[in-house]
Amino acid sequence: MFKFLIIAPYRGLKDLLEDMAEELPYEIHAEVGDLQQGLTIAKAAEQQKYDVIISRGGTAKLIRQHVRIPVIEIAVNGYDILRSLTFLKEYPGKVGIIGFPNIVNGVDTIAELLDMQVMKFVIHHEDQAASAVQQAKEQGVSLVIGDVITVATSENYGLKAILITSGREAILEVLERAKETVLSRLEKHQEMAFIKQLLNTMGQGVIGVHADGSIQFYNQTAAEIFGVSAEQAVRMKWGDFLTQAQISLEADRGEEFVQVVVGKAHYNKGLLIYGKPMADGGMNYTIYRKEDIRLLQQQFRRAEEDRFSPPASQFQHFVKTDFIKASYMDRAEQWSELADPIVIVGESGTGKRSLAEAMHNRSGYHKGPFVVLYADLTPSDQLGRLLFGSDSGESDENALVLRAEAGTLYIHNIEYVPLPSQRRLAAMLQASNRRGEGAYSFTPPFRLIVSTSDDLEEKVRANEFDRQLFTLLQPHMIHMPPLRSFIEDLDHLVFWYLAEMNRSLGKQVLGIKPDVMKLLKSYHWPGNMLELKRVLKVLIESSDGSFVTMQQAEPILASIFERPAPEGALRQLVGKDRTLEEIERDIIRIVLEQEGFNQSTTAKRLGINRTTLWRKLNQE
Ligand SMILES: Nc1ncnc2c1ncn2[C@@H]1O[C@H](COP(=O)(O)OP(=O)(O)OP(=O)(O)O)[C@@H](O)[C@H]1O
Repeated sequence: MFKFLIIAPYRGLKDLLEDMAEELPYEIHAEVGDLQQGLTIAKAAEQQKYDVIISRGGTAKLIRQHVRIPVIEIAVNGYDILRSLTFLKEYPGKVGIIGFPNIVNGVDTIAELLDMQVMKFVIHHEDQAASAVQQAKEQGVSLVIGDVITVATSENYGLKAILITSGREAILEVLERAKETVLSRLEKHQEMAFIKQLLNTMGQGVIGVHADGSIQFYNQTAAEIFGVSAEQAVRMKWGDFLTQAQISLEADRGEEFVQVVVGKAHYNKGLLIYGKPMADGGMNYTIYRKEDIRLLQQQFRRAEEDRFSPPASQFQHFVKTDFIKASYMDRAEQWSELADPIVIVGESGTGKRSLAEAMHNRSGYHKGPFVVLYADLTPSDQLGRLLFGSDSGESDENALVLRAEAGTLYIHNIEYVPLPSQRRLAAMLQASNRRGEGAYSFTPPFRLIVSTSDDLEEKVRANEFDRQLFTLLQPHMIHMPPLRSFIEDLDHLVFWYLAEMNRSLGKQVLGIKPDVMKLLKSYHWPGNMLELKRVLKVLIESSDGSFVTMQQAEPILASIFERPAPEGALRQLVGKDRTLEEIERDIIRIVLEQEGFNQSTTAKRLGINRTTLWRKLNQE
């Protein structure tokens, strides 16, 4: 049976409750106590396992602030006001009601029904009671009705006052609410007990720290690891717990971080604590043992990879002119869902990687990772190990063919992969081909998409590319044409890029003047779409008006199109407000464009290695 304590701010309420208690299915105990007095009673009752405390007005509010048991407030309702006003109907003087909005606002209707005049004085805080009483007095009110606090204040100021008492209806209503509160708390407790059970079955230690810094959850595994029982740990301050369990944490990485336990007692256990901030300001710590750590590291690395190279491209992001659709886009869309390997052939910057990403996102492998290997940027003696792992014969989780499992492995410029690795790749693909029955049961562990700017057939003939791998790739070959071969589509492409860049760069460029367009069309675009994108970006960024004019475009295009630069070009490049990084980026871009977007020769000319160049390009 539920056990309720009622702290009545006035005597009559206690009497009424005791009257009613016998018919009610609860264990009810009532005491009289207003404000501080009520609080003292409530505090003493904390030890007596009451489910709920019920009180009224300011006393209820005060108790709620200081006691852990839930406090339910008796609301003054329409019946209570009706009773009080009916009682005052024949009163000859001016009547005023003073109180919180919930009491005062319902008065109008009832007063109108009773054909009575009642002046209203709303207060929002108890401190306002005194000035409200004074105001009422000044306006000729000779009798006040209100709550305990207003009645007491009115009497202090020499005004007659009548308390709006709570009737049976208000009591029944508050008891109902108290019952619901207990039931919902019970439900929450059961839920919590279930979660605790669940946590106790976990192999990792789990410690939940509340926003106030005290431990709220603590599972069995944590107890085993640290030798501190749940009874001791729960409610302990996190800092105190760390001291007691001899843990010192380091490597705090801010928002989401890994912390390593280096405490003496645990030094050899190889423990690792992973902390994750919770939305409510608390922290959730997971404690991993040595054997779990490898798994965790793998997860972190995966997450990191995904963060750095999310396959963002989707088919709907591409501009599709009739030419683009017919020459490769339709086919690429169709082949997306196949498991077969794909080879994308095209010059630098035509969009090979973006297309591979879009195909991955449209494929059955889209939930898996999109692992990228830039074969041309990786030293060739390391490529085999990177792809298949160390030669020790043991399975190496760092091998890209394993990391790409259930996802896509994209190898950029496959012709840079040495022949033995090409053979191994071909053998792997063939093995998955044979695994099933019949020609249509090709189920490789990952989807392979490769790109090349070379003529692979030619390379096979010259014994520079593995024939087997070529045979596997050849049926699904996509040729991405160079931009100069469909230059008549430039207006269309520019239109879409302008729209996209206006949005991302916060510009309002409506178009490019015809003479500038003509110049753009006369260029041979060795860096293809990527180069077009970069050039447009520079033009749009430097534009202040609605159109890109020749006057503004000339110096920019001159440097790109290898025309003699006008005098101010260097000054513009160095610019007054430009940072060294920005200047460096532009120089790299210019040299890259001059070198036909060939990264090797660009790196050589700039005196940096290809990896550094690649990094700098990707910082853009
Ligand atoms: N039809 C198209 N519509 C819009 N953008 C396109 C289209 N084709 C290509 N692009 C864009 O051009 C850029 C090409 O870059 P991407 O890195 O994909 O080319 P790539 O061929 O892999 O280059 P590289 O071989 O030099 O690494 C991407 O930003 C891509 O979104």
